[in-house]
Order: sequence, then structure tokens, then C-alpha cells
Amino acid sequence: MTMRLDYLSIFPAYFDVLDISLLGKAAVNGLVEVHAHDLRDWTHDRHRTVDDTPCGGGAGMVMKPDPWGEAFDEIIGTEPDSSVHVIFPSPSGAPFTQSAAQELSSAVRIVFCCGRYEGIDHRVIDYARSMWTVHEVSLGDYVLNGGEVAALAITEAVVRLVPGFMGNPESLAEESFSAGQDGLLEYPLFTRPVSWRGLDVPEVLMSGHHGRIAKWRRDESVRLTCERRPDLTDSDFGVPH
Ligand SMILES: COc1ccc(Cn2ccc3ccc(-c4cc(N)[nH]n4)cc32)cc1
Repeated sequence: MTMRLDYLSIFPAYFDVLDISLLGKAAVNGLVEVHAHDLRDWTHDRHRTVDDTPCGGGAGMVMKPDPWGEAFDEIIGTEPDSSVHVIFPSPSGAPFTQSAAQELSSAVRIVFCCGRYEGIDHRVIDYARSMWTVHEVSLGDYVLNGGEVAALAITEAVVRLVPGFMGNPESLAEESFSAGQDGLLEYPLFTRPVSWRGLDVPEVLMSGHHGRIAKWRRDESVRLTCERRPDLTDSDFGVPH
């Protein structure tokens, strides 16, 4: 099953990068199909205007609804279809999580609507909600200039979970935030040389004693999680506060 990804933006060149590395390979393997579109292709004035001043006043500019609606008609269609997932990155969106990425990895179609300026006329989101499955998502509590970088991050988080994408699916189970780690941060990783600039690999990892290695790794995950992400330590996970 091929996943179709569409990107609507006034900077479609942001998505040229999707031809590189793993994502490029996935596209070649037919796992994903990527289409980037310039929102200005759905404007009709000489200046290809996509923005206007906010109703009710306020600073900055708001993206007009018209180009979005015409782009939707052409790219997605005019019939409702709940199997189409439309993602609006937004500073006021719900936090994007690994479980959201997991859910989206089984989608047949995802359309990323990348806003700029102060954002998109809200009726665009309301219209999209009446037609498709809409997700307004934030990448985190920091401010970007537009939705493109967020769309790239979400794309990578989702596509790497598509069955057949990762060469070694076992590696997915051991990662931070994956269910396999009980919601804990990943333990520190080491490889050869065993001694490097006076810094040595922890002896336990060279002991060949799998039980002790597993305990060291678990203890390190708990220590790191308590130190850096107390919000992840919850009595449900049995991790001490
Ligand atoms: C505070 O109000 C703001 C309103 C708009 C903007 C610029 N902008 C325009 C579209 C757009 C889409 C996503 C994001 C974004 C997402 C996250 N996690 N941070 N920033 C930012 C975006 C900045 C701030």
C-alpha cells in the first residue's frame, strides 16, 4: 500500500529534501509518493496574493481562504473522505506525539497545510474538518515562522514507522518514546574503540553478561528519565518519582 503525501505551501522547495536519504529510498520503493504544491498556483491576481490584513485588527497578515479552498478542490477533491488526513501545523495545536505518528503511519493519504504569516483563516480549518480527518498539531512550545519545518519533522516521524520502510524494524522497538521502552528515555550508547581520548566504554557493556547489561541499561534509562523528563515518570510506569 503506497502512502500519498501532499504538501501545500508558499515555499514548496522546502520539500525537495524529501528526495534524499531514507525518504528518497521509500519513494523509490513505492512505499510513499510525495507531491509538493505552491499555494500561489491557486491565486488569480498579478501579485499572486495569498494574504490580507486580519479582520478585527491586530499585527501581521492572515492567509486568505480562497487559494486553500481551490487547492483542496484540485488536490484532494470536493467529496468528503475521512480516510484523508489533513495536518495543519500550528503553535496552538495539540502536541504531536509518537502515538500520533504511529496512528498516521497506517494512513493512505496525508495532506500537510503549511501556513505562514500569522496563520491561516480559520474557516479553512473548519471547512477541512467538514470534509476530512483534520489534525492541528504543535511540534513543541517554541515558535517557528511557518508550518514547513513542522511538516518535515512529522513526515519523518510517520514515514519511518510505515511497514517496510526501516531495514531493521527491531530498532524501532528500542527507541525513546516507543512503547518497548516503557515510556523511558533511551540509555547511553557506545561503540568501538573501547577507549577514546581517555574516555572508556562502561565495563559492564564489555562483560558479555547479558543480565547485568540489561540491568545497567534499565537503570540508566530510569536515571536519565528522572533527571531530564520528570513529566514522563508516572506511577503507571512503576518508575520512582
Ligand atoms: C504565536 O503566534 C504565532 C502564529 C504564527 C506563527 C508563524 N506560523 C505561521 C504558520 C505556522 C505553523 C506552525 C507554527 C509553529 C508550530 C510550532 N510548534 N511552533 N510554531 C508557526 C507558524 C508564529 C507565532
